[in-house]
Amino acid sequence: MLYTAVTAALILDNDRVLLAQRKSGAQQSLKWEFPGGKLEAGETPEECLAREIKEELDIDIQVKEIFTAVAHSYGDRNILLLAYLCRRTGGTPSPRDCNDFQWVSLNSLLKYDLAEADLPIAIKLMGERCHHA
Ligand SMILES: Nc1nc2c([nH]c(=O)n2[C@H]2C[C@H](O)[C@@H](COP(=O)(O)OP(=O)(O)OP(=O)(O)O)O2)c(=O)[nH]1
Ligand SMILES: [Mg+2]
Repeated sequence: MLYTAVTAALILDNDRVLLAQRKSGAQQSLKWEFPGGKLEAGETPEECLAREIKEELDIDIQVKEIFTAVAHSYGDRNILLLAYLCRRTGGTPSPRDCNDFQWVSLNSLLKYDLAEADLPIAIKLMGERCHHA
């Protein structure tokens, strides 16, 4: 089965990161994730992220570098999750196309019911933070 390319934004503000809660009824219903979405035809990951974050949370971001890539199988679906370090450049988040959002401190990340594919990303993010602290 092909792996679908999905982008995820790690929007950092000091020691906090912006998590979004997926809508009920959708895949991974009500799980928390790093917001983003599927790549569309002709779009770069950076363009995809800027579009998705505007659609889902109504904020503007600057996409910096790739942080990690995770290939994950949900059994019926395979995703290649591309996680980028990002910074909010404008706007105040509002849950436009997600159920909820929350700025979460890195040491509280694992208290959230994260989508399975996000666990390695969360763990790496927490590790890097310790390293630089
Ligand atoms: N954006 C995003 N998707 C994730 C994460 N973790 C994770 O398992 N996924 C899965 C959930 C979905 O099965 C898949 C695609 O994400 P999506 O539903 O956000 O795609 P999209 O925004 O383009 O929405 P749609 O047009 O398909 O409705 O990736 C994550 O951290 N961020
Ligand atoms: Mg999405």
